[in-house]
Amino acid sequence: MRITVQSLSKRYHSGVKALNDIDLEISKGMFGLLGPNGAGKTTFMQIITTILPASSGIVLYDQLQLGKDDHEIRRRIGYLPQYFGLYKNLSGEEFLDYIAIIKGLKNHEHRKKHIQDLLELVNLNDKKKDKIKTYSGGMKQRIGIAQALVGNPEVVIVDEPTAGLDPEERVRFRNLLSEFSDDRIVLLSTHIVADIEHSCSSFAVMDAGKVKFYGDSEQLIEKYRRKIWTGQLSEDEWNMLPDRQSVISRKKVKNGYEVRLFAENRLPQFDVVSEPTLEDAYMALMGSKSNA
Ligand SMILES: Nc1ncnc2c1ncn2[C@@H]1O[C@H](COP(=O)(O)OP(=O)(O)OP(=O)(O)O)[C@@H](O)[C@H]1O
Repeated sequence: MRITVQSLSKRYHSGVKALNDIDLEISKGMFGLLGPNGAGKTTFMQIITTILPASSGIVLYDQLQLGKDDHEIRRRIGYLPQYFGLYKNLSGEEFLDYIAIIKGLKNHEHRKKHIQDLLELVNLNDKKKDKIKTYSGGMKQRIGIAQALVGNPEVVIVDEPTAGLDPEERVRFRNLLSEFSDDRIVLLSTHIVADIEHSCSSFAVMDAGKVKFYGDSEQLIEKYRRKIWTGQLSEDEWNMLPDRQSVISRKKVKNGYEVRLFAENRLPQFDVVSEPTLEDAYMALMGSKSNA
């Protein structure tokens, strides 16, 4: 399975252009969509899951075309939306059974076995009889991903699933996602660089409705190698720094600040960072005015 997106644009009735000429190729494995709030990630996901109509452009799932083959496409997709209304008075098991019935899994025995497998996969077997309203945030996200996996879809689309999880839950949830990305597409949106760094083989960075970068971590880091600098500035020097946009981090130290920034050329008092992190490269990309 491969998802091909060509010149995809979306303008809302309000006039907001949420997507502006998006081109992407997404193939098997875990693919990340990274970008700040408002970048257009949710809009993109709602369009490719057939929920929202595009203004223009083409989306293909192999040969299936969005807008023409929506029924077939829906059968191949599992989706965990950003705001996920759970049936809080159902137990985890009852909820999955309900979703499976909606998805057309008619055979009772098969359905039971499938749900049992999913509960084990997301490690909720011992909580399956408990009501969802008693679940923690992490457990709710896990039952959310289990419902997206009902029917074993070829494509799983998850919108900001790690938002609101504590760091430990986030890592666990990420690992869970990558576990089942071996034989399908898992498309994950996030505004957290670490989510991408540790789990996605390739990703796109979106900003203001555009794709600013498309590739893998190494390629993004390479783009900014020898362009990330670190140095100490006094209070006055800090105040005179011309381009705050390019600052990645600033830490208060004894006589001023320790500053890490992006710049095309060496600045006095700064040393090059020999191994920039993905976070450095992402911040540089978002701070720089030029596109990829
Ligand atoms: N229904 C809508 N009507 C009008 N504008 C909208 C609508 N939904 C989203 N937008 C606007 O479209 C842009 C993209 O929003 P979108 O929710 O797709 O971004 P996002 O990257 O998913 O951000 P977030 O993580 O905050 O959801 C924003 O400017 C947003 O205000």
